[in-house]
Amino acid sequence: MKPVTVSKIRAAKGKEPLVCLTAYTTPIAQALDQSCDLLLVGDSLGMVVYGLESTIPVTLEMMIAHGAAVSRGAKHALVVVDLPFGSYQESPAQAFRSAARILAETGCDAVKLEGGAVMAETIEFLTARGVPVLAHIGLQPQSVNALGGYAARGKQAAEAEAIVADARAVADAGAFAVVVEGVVAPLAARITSTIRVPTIGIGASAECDGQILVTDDMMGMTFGHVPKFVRRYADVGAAVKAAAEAYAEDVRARRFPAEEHLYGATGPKIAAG
Ligand SMILES: Nc1nc(=O)c2c([nH]1)NC[C@@H]1CN(c3ccc(C(=O)N[C@@H](CCC(=O)O)C(=O)O)cc3)CN21
Ligand SMILES: CC(C)C(=O)C(=O)O
Ligand SMILES: [Mg+2]
Repeated sequence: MKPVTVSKIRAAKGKEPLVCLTAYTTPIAQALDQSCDLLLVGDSLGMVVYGLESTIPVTLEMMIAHGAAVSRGAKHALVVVDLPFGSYQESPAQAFRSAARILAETGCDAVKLEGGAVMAETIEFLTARGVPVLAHIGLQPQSVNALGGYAARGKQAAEAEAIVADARAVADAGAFAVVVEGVVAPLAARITSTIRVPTIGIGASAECDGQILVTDDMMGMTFGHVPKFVRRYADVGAAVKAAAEAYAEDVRARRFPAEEHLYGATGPKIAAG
């Protein structure tokens, strides 16, 4: 399969639904690559991989390390890396410096940033200078301190209007697609029919042009509260626990290692005792 490009994602609007998942490591990228159009190195890695309380403490260095790992594993899917909190909100120039480091040091295809109308100027600045941008509107996890939680957005009419205006602003600014998070179905439908670039939903109904989930959620590798919008396609967490238990029993019973795991005695003799 030919590699996915930003123009292919853009052109998918109104055709095939876009299949997107997060990836943080090379082996997971290799496993997901052929099934997906887009792999997102999400700043959710702070919570999913590092056990942080939110995505706020995630650094540019963390995103670059994981972005490079995913780029090495992806031969087909478009690789997009999240700009972390504090690396782009100050000014378009700051955003460009951070995005340029991400593109140069990871080999990824594009960056994602959170924000609607307030980020339009920044999105225009980046896209005009060769940085493809995936926008992210609706529920914005990097604003959890301002919002006080991860509740769905746009249930009130005024907030819904503001989110539609955000969608217009980021699309007009040149975003090649827009992640729409945590909005009610009628609003997702309205946004999707309003803008000419694809919407990629998470907790935003099947009205979007594509879907994304945190891979660890959908494969059952996150513990504790799992958001309502997640469907579990595997129970990897249970498989890992069972493997650890079986290994522990074998080691304690001296059943592992067995004969087939031993190196032959062809090397220099090591005296016993
Ligand atoms: N594992 C994981 N999955 C995600 O989808 C995800 C992350 N982490 N971290 C970054 C953001 C944060 N997101 C989140 C986090 C929590 C909820 C959540 O618990 N929602 C509740 C409703 C909350 C409320 O109404 O106040 C739910 O039960 O769905 C939703 C999205 C989405 N992203
Ligand atoms: C949930 C997706 C869209 C994201 O931004 C992330 O994984 O960080
Ligand atoms: Mg994110």
